[in-house]
Amino acid sequence: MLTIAIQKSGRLHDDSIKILKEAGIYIDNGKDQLKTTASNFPLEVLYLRNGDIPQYLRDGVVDMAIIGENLIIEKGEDLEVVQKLGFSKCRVSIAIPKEREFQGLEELQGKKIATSYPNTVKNYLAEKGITADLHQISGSVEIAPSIGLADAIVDIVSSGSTLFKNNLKEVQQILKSEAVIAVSPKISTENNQILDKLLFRIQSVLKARTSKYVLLNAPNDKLNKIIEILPGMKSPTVLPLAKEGWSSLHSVINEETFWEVIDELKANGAEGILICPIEKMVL
Ligand SMILES: Nc1ncnc2c1ncn2[C@@H]1O[C@H](COP(=O)(O)OP(=O)(O)OP(=O)(O)O)[C@@H](O)[C@H]1O
Ligand SMILES: O=P(O)(O)OC[C@H]1O[C@H](OP(=O)(O)OP(=O)(O)O)[C@H](O)[C@@H]1O
Ligand SMILES: [Mg+2]
Repeated sequence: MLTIAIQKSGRLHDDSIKILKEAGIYIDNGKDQLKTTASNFPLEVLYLRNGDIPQYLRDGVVDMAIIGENLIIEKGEDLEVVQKLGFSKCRVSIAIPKEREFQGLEELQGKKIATSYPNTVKNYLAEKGITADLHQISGSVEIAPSIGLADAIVDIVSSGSTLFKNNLKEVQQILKSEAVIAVSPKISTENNQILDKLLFRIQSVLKARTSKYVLLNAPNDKLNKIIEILPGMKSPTVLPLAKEGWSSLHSVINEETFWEVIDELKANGAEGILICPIEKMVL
């Protein structure tokens, strides 16, 4: 049986359960239990602190984990990341009090920096030839400058509202992060095969999340142009309509180019365009 670590509670918890569920794997949500087994897949789930997961992976206590990429950079550079998951996107940045001017990183030389991610900060500053006085705290980092604990902070930023509320401004991004799947170096051959099955399902879910199914009607004399715009998985399906001289086209489009494609389709004679979600996409 494959063992996975999921965050017990916090930013990653709900979306981690959701992606497993969409991959057809049913598990308890870990509110009362720290350990559970999937009812329909050979998977054991341990609910753990995000910060403890790199060590559990290294020791082989768990075979794989859903974890923030930033934590792999902080504590698990030796661990293998096999899949990005597209949620819990954030960045790790340097911030200073809003009213202070900032010319460049040299200003941090010898200064006090509060952070939960000391290795990340140390490595980043060393690369830039700067030495600072790091003060490690495990939470509420943004409060440090206002209570005289530090001159600057390094922490996670997403919307920026925590910085704003604490009178801080982001001056330098160090890295970008999202949820990822990391794998233990000690995973067995048998469990690696189960992992491959799980990854295949998760990739189908991720692909479907960024794709839409499109149906539209078009006059036959415009079909060639519309087929050029709508490439599809292989090529679009074309079916005749009951109305003479018209066809229905079915295809798949990517969310990133979605609105441009729709505008182009309309400009080239497409009518009655329907867009539907796709549940899974197996390529
Ligand atoms: N505001 C945010 N927006 C998006 N992603 C975030 C945000 N804050 C944290 N994350 C991501 O989610 C991960 C977990 O963050 P969270 O604050 O829930 O737990 P934690 O305090 O790092 O860990 P622990 O589970 O050990 O208490 C982080 O490592 C980061 O990758
Ligand atoms: O830019 P924002 O959208 O404001 O998000 C950033 C905040 O989110 C995280 O904290 P979280 O809410 O997870 O609380 P925590 O300190 O308990 O982990 C992070 O540590 C920042 O404080
Ligand atoms: Mg947090």
